[in-house]
Amino acid sequence: MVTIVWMHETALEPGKLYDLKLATRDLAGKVTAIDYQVDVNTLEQRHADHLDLNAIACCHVELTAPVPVDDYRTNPGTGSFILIDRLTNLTVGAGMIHCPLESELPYEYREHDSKARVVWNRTSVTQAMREQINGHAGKCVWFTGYSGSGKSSLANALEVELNRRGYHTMLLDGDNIRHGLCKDLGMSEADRTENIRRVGEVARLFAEAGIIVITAFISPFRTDRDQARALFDDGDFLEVHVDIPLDICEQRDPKGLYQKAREGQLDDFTGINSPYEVPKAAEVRLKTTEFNQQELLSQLFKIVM
Ligand SMILES: Nc1ncnc2c1ncn2[C@@H]1O[C@H](COP(=O)(O)OS(=O)(=O)O)[C@@H](OP(=O)(O)O)[C@H]1O
Ligand SMILES: Nc1ncnc2c1ncn2[C@@H]1O[C@H](COP(=O)(O)OP(=O)(O)O)[C@@H](O)[C@H]1O
Repeated sequence: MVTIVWMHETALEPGKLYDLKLATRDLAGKVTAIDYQVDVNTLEQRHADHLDLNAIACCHVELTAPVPVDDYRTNPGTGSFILIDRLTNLTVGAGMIHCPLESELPYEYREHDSKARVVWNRTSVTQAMREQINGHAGKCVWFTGYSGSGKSSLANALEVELNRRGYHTMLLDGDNIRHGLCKDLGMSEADRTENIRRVGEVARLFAEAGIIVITAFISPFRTDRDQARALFDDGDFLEVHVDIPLDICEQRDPKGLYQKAREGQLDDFTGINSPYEVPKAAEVRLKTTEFNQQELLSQLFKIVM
């Protein structure tokens, strides 16, 4: 895209060949299209099929040979040219070249390990703008613990409390997410890792929407939890370890799964025949056998809000 100032009484005609002088290079080229002419008094843009004396217009130019050019704003020497009439040898116009600067592109290149060739599309509405409308920051409260430890109950109670106080929330619960987004995954180590990777990504999207997202997954592996954490800014990921001895979970056994695992009918059951790696630096450690739910909630609130 170039801006052309026409400096001759004989109008510029799209398609007509002109000589072009660009820095030290002599070339030939033509205007292939006039996007719009600018009214110098009102700055209004209007259609034009030719350019009269003193007209200024945004045009597309095609050269007969390839030549490196720059944006006029960054390098005027190689970002501008003059147009010369081939018969009279008179200078008839001047042009300035516009290459979109990197910061003006609608996308940027980011490092990624996607299997597809992708760019990062910039969005005009930012997380900060969404948070401003919501009236609070987006973040993730990540519950982890054995099956039966009380993750779902506490996550639900926390969401009720936040919701009552007018916060925008979303609860992602292990059992539920495995009905849809992760229905293709089982309980092998690799599948659990993929489960937590997907949940971490979804949680981040909710946080970007300015929502307080609460997740309740066993998430037994430390590296998986750390990878989810790494998706968030410092302070926006709060790991909550629902800390309770395995034998109490087994006594509770609300779904009868521990019994099935003990009887050898369930493979890879956390705590029985699949490991649980205790968090080393969780933001919150809830000793659920020592406090009632109200006390646990107020401990949570102190850290989360
Ligand atoms: N083998 C095995 N081990 C553990 N849990 C099992 C298993 N099979 C099914 N379930 C049920 O699945 C729920 C755990 O799913 P999660 O997505 O939270 O697991 S993980 O984070 O991917 O490890 C878990 O829910 P919670 O009891 O709420 O934790 C169980 O209901
Ligand atoms: N603090 C608690 N004290 C006693 N029982 C609890 C407590 N929290 C949860 N429970 C009970 O333990 C069982 C498992 O709770 P749940 O929230 O489903 O755990 P998880 O999501 O970790 O599997 C349920 O029967 C629930 O009623």
